[in-house]
Amino acid sequence: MSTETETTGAEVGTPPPAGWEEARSRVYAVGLSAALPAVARPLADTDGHTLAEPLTTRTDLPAFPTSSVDGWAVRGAGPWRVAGRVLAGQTASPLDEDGSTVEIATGAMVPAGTTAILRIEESTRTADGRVAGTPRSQPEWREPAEEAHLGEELVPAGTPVDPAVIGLAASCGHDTLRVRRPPRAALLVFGDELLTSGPPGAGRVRDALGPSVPGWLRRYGCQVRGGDVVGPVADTLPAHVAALRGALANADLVCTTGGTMHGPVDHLHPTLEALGADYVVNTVAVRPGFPMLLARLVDGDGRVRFVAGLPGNPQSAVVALVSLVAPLLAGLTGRPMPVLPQVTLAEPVPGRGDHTHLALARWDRVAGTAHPVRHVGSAMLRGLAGADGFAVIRPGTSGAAGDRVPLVPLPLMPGERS
Ligand SMILES: Nc1nc2c(c(=O)[nH]1)N[C@H]1C(S)=C(S)[C@@H](COP(=O)(O)OP(=O)(O)OC[C@H]3O[C@@H](n4cnc5c(N)ncnc54)[C@H](O)[C@@H]3O)O[C@H]1N2
Ligand code: MOO
Repeated sequence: MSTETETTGAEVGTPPPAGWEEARSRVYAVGLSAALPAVARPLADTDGHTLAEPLTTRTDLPAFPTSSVDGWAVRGAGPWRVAGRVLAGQTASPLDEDGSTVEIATGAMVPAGTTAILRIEESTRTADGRVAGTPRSQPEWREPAEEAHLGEELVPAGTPVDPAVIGLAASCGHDTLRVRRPPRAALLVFGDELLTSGPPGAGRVRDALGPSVPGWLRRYGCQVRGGDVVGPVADTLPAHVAALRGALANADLVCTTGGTMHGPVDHLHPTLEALGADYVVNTVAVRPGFPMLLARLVDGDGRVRFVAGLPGNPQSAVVALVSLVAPLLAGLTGRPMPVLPQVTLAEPVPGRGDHTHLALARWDRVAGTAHPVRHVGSAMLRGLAGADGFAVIRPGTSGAAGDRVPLVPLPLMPGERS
C-alpha cells in the first residue's frame, strides 16, 4: 500500500496523523476529482441529486405579459364595450379600439393594446351592458422577464436539488436536469464482541453503529439500501477481505466500523492492503476519533471507490463521519466544501494538546451560542443524543467562554432536536 507522507522514525512506514483541517481539505479535493458522472434525469426524479451545471432559464420569465387578477383588460377610457374573453392558456388577440375590453382570467396572456386591468369585483355594468369602474393605479399584470431573462443563470452548479429548485426548473421550461446522483454507500460492522439484540453484559456490547450509521449517511444524502449494511463481520482477515470486496461491488463509499487500530483482531489495514487500496488520510490529529482513515481504490477501468474507516468507539465513529465523510460526499457530488458556522462558546472547553478537540455541544441558533454537553466519552452516545454538533477547539488552544469557534453540525433534519 502506498503512503504519501514521510515516516516519523518511531514506527517505520507509518505517516504522522494529518491535521484535522488539512485532512478535510485533502478528502474534499480527492472526492471532487472523483466526482460522480453528470447525467440527464427527468425533472421529477432529481430530488436529492446535485446540479451538475447551472440552472438557466429557457425563456423570459414570465414568458408573456400575464394577468395577475380576474377582471377586464381595457383599452382607453371607459365605459368599455365587451369584445370577448381570454382565459389562461389561450393566445390573446389585440385590443384594437379605445373603449373596448375583454374579460381576462388570472394567468391569461394580456392582449396587446391593453392600457389597464380592472378587477372583476371593482367593476360594474352600465344599463347598455358596458363595463365601468376605475382601474387601480399599479399594474395588475406581470411583465415578461420580470423574474428572469432568457438564458439567465438562476442557480449555480453544485446546488443540491430540492423541491424549490425542481419547481423553478419546471417553470422555466426544463424537462430534464443534468445532475450527479446521490452517492451509494454501504456499511460493514466489525467486532466479534457485538450483540445485535438484547442488553449488553458478560463482555459483550450492543452494536450501536450498524443501526445508526445508515441514518447519518442518508442524512448526508447517500443512498443506503437494507442489503448494504453487513455485520458483525467475523474477526478474521479472510472474512474482512471477502466482506469489503462484496460491499465495494455496488458502492461508491464503504464505511467500516472498528478495527482501525492495530490490536490482535484489528484487520482493517491488512484488508485494505490486500485489496490494493491507497490512503488519502491515515489517522487524524483530532480527539476523539484519532484512528479514522480514508482509503481509495481504483479499478482497472478507472472507477474510483472509497473506504472510510470509522473507529469502533461509537462517538469516535460519528466524529469520523462529520470530519471525513461529509467533505468526501460534498466532493463526490460536486457540491461546495461545507462551510462551518461560527459560534460563541457559552462555557469553557478544554483543548487536547496538539490535537484538534471536537467537543459535543448543543447549538442555540438564535443566540449563536454553543453549550458543551455532558457524557461525552468516546465510548458514549448519551451526549451525542442531545447535541447538535461539535465545537472545534484548535490544536494548542483551549476554549474560554465567549470565544468564537467553528462548529461542525450533525446532519440533523428539521424537527430533530429542538
Ligand atoms: N494501544 C492503543 N489502543 C488504542 C488506542 C491507541 O492509541 N493505542 N486508541 C484508542 C482509540 S482512540 C480508539 S477510537 C479505538 C479505536 O479502535 P478500533 O477502531 O480498532 O475499534 P475496536 O477496537 O474494534 O473497538 C473499540 C471500542 O469500540 C467498541 N465498538 C466497536 N464497534 C462497536 C459498535 N459497532 N457498537 C458499539 N461499540 C463498538 C468496542 O467494543 C471497543 O470497546 O482504539 C483505542 N485503542
Ligand atoms: O480518539 Mo478515540 O477515537 O479517543 O476514542
